Amino acid sequence: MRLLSFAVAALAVIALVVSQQSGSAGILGLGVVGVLLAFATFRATTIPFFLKIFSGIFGTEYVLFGAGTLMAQIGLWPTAWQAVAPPASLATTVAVFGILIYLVSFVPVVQRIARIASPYFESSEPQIANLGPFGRYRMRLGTFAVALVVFLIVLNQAQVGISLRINFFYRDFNNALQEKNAPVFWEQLVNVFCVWAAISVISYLIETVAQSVLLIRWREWMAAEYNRRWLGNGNHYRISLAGTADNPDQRISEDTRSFLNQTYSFSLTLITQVSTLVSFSIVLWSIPVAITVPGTDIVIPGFIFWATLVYAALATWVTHLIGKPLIALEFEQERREANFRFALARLREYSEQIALMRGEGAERRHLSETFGGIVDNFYRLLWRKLKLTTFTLSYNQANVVIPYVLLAPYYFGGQIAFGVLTQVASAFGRVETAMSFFINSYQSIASYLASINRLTTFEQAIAKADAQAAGGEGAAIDITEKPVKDATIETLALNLPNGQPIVQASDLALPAGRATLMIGPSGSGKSTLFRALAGIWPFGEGKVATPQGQRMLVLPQRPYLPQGSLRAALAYPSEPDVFSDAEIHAAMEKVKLGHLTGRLDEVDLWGQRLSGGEQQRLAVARALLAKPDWLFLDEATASLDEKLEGEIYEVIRRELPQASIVSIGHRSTLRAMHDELIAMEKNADGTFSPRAKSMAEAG
Ligand SMILES: Nc1ncnc2c1ncn2[C@@H]1O[C@H](COP(=O)(O)OP(=O)(O)OP(=O)(O)O)[C@@H](O)[C@H]1O
Repeated sequence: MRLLSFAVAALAVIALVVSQQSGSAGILGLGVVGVLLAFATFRATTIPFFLKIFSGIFGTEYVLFGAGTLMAQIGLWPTAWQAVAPPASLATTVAVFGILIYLVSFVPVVQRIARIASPYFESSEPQIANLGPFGRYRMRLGTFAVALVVFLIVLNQAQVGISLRINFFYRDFNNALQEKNAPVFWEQLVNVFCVWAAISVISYLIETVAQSVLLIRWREWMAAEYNRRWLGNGNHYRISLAGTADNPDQRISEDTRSFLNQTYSFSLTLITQVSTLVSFSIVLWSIPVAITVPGTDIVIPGFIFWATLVYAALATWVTHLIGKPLIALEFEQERREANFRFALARLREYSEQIALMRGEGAERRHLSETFGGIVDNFYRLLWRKLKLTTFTLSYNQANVVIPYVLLAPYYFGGQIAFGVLTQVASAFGRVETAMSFFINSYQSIASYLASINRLTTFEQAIAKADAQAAGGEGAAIDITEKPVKDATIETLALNLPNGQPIVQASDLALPAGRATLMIGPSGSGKSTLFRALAGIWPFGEGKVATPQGQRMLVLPQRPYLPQGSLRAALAYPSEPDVFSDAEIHAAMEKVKLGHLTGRLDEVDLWGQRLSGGEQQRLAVARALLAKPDWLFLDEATASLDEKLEGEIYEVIRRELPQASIVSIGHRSTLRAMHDELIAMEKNADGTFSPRAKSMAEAG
């Protein structure tokens, strides 16, 4: 960017010198705007990367177009190409864009957009870019993405040029009609219209492909990145405990999609619209009609341009006034939709429990209440949209006749030809479309802002969870690997998410190589203590020392079975193919699941097919395969009868003789299967403390 800013500055200085010699106001403007652009480009090193791309494009275009203009001015431009010499207004326009990009980088919402959008373009992952007939290239992902955006921006600008050319065709074509000039009519139709219309169609086709590729790749990257960060460090659990971001599924799927589509649409379409606005404004400005200030002789040039500007600015303001409440309403609507989807998904997951309890009535009521919320907000949205649409539709209708009304006196007075009248009507339409871009897209702006909000709060929630995991804010439970034999709780005070203390512990050793049973009243915090030892409970403080380099596995009461085959469920969280068939069969036989060995590769909803006891035995088979150094069982065999539970514990101790085992359980028969005992005892302040006991002491 620094280098580019020097090139811009150099060109601006040359333009200023040339303007002194030639006295051209256009070149002077080019120089002045260039100086400002050089400053903006120099400072642009500090703006987010996504905006830098635009800044870079406009800086480069200024240098290219500006150099062309100056060459034409000092007579260095080839005479054969005189017709296509870039006018000073072109470079000036792109310079204004470059300055605008720098200025909007200070707007908070633009900063938020750019912060979410930038990482994809900065990514340095290697990848293959398949350019079809042009070959396959290895390049950084970010480079490919930037190249695609640059290509699309330049293509969009070229399309504005094409439509400008077609606008001039209208003038000549209609004049030929009015003058009944058949040769010019046919010449214009065949040599001008057909050629430019074909170029226009092809450019739109190329744009569609390039744009779709950019968007799907960008979305793929963002979804993978959010998944990585959301799942990393157990953040998904921390976020759900802290309640800092509801419905993460909606944020990763829906919001990412709409954010990308709209960021693309707003940034590129905006540039196209502003380019259109500037180029066609020049057309409107050059129409030879002017008004005089009433009561004076002062002539205001560019009457039709000013009339269009005031008209559209007024309409934009009114739209903003009517449409503003839509932003909050759209946000609310998305939230309610996500809650409804979540309620349906939960119903599907707990279908058996609901059917057994005949809970369908309660579920129906809950669903209809949740949907009722959608409907309520929908009507509020509808009412607001109706008001907005009434205005935008009337406005769009009026646009068709406004240019004719404005120019009628000049046309009937013979000041302008019919061709000019139609050209103005078409240019007015283009300027209007560009100006009313904001008006017509107000509704999508509202939902866009809602998506930006949700993605920003999601990113903040992930960052907060990351900070907790990394020992930053709120991570007061320090679990460190040390050269110790036993896992030792030095001090530990656990709280509920609302801050209420539940467990106090100090100087408690979980002996290595032994089987320890933890008992205590329901709700005394045994599972919470396990969660804290596993490093996923963030509320509280303390110090825990764990033996170095040892692997820990926790088996909860309700095991999680992932979607897919039984083999995948057994290997989870490892890949399905890390264990041989023989190892898997042996583990299944040991936990008495031999009858399922023939169905290893069957894909099913295993979490709903297997009995509770079978699911618990499957989890034990998982532990036998994974061979952890520490095995924590949180009522992990509670669904088995006492005899089977005893047999399974025997298998665990026989197959994992080196493992240290810590179990939570209520049954007294479990004591015979353990060597040590820890009991949760109630303190005077209502909290519980784990204390080592002898089996006899515990009674
Ligand atoms: N995410 C949470 N939010 C709020 N309260 C929680 C949360 N998780 C646990 N609790 C509360 O913490 C207390 C301890 O729960 P925990 O599951 O640790 O008890 P437990 O001793 O394992 O009980 P049980 O023997 O019944 O399984 C309970 O009162 C429970 O309601």
